[in-house]
Amino acid sequence: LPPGPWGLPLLGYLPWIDPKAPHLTLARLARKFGPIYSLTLGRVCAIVLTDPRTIRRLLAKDATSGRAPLYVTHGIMHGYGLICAEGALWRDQRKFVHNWLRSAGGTKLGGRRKLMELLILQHAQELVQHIDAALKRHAVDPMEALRHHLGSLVNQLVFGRRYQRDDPTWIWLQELQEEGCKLIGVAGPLNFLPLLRFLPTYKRTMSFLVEGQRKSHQYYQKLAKEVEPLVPLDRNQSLDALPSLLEEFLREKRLKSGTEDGHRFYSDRQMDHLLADIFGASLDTTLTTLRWFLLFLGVNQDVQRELRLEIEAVVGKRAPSLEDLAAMPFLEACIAETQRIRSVVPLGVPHGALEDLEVDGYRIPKGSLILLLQWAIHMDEAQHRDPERFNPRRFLDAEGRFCKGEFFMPFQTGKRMCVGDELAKEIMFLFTASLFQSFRVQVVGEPELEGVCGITLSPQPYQVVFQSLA
Ligand code: HEM
Repeated sequence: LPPGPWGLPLLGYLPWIDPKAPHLTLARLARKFGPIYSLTLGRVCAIVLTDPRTIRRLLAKDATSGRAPLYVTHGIMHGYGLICAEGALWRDQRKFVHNWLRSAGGTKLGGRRKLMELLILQHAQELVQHIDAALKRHAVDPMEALRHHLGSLVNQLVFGRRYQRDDPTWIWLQELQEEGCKLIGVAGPLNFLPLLRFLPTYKRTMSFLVEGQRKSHQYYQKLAKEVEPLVPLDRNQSLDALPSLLEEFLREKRLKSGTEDGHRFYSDRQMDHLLADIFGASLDTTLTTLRWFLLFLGVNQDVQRELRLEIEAVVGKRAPSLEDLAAMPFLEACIAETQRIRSVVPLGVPHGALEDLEVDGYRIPKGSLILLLQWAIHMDEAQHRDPERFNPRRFLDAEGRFCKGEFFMPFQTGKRMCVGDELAKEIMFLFTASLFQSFRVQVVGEPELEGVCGITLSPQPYQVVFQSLA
């Protein structure tokens, strides 16, 4: 096994992992034991990797395409959906989601990209209008506005629905999502010591998650019943300009009904988990990235000025377009620097070894948890000088072109790499360009720049003042 720290019987190294900042504990161990080390968490053998070259080699293998044996995620997802699925179900559903994203314009190639651009822009412009009408010139936490408008976009994409700001169902879905993200931490002890579920705190956590899941699945079934009779069977037609994931799933289910694949991969249960996975994976990550973006740009006024100059020169007063991206390396660099300095998934999304493996002369036993420690990669001083300094210029080459280098992997790599990376880039580009084209963002006071670690690393609440540039 790779070298690593000793642990206690039954608990392993768990007692020494900082529950509020597990990424910092694990990064400290990487500095001591090197770019590949092992430790036991409960009964699970965890292999932690921080060298992108080794990670790329390892994640290219089929045998690392499993998911980690985590009690909370497995106990809730039961291997359904996409994020926790494995084997034939994972392969089918990954292809299905990829095809849906292509037909909805959420990939680089594909004829509907322009329609997706329009949809994202519509939501970004609504956010701008809302800030302009209700929030500007006051000190406000941008969280609620960002969550509502990004959430509306994600609702449209996943369910084909829009909700008013004060719709009780929408408020409930947001609360569920936010609380769930806080509770499902990768390094939480319950993941490794399932017996903890009998203690009151963990019992409450599990019943909140299980109950929330039951009610939200009930709600998805109700939506599906309404939509199902309307779904056209022709794959070239859709209920709206772009097909929602719900519509696409129901169409596929009908087209495959009576077949072995239909039975195995297009059940009601699979639909519920898949909808929840894509809703959560899209909203929490992009929302958190945008919150960090506003915070760091608000703190670094010199960077914000430079960004404004680029937006004025390339976009001017018209609406931004995805075609502008190639001419806006500074904005691309600001987004990348935000993703580097505060990895939204600092521990990465862990993989599981499906068989015994060997890497760099070390053994990785079947069933191990493989942790790709994004935090250590993105904050590696040898690769990113002065890593705590927000400096987008590190992503520009001598000619001012955007270049990201290999020590940057916010979407991970390999066979399970984020399937929504291109959609995420489209969203982040159009939302940030629209916001900073319209407002100067000033942070109030001296905000805390350390994050709070749940399933994602989010900023602590902060306030900004939006000043109109019109
Ligand atoms: C800033 C935004 C985002 C970030 C930083 C991000 C990051 C990640 C990471 C690190 C993984 C783990 C990959 C692995 O296991 O090797 C992942 C997986 C995934 N992401 Fe994203 N993601 C983002 C946005 C999105 C969006 C918009 C979608 C919508 C489709 C999405 C859907 C997924 C799915 C379904 C998976 C699981 C893929 C699989 O297990 O095969 N993500 N993402």
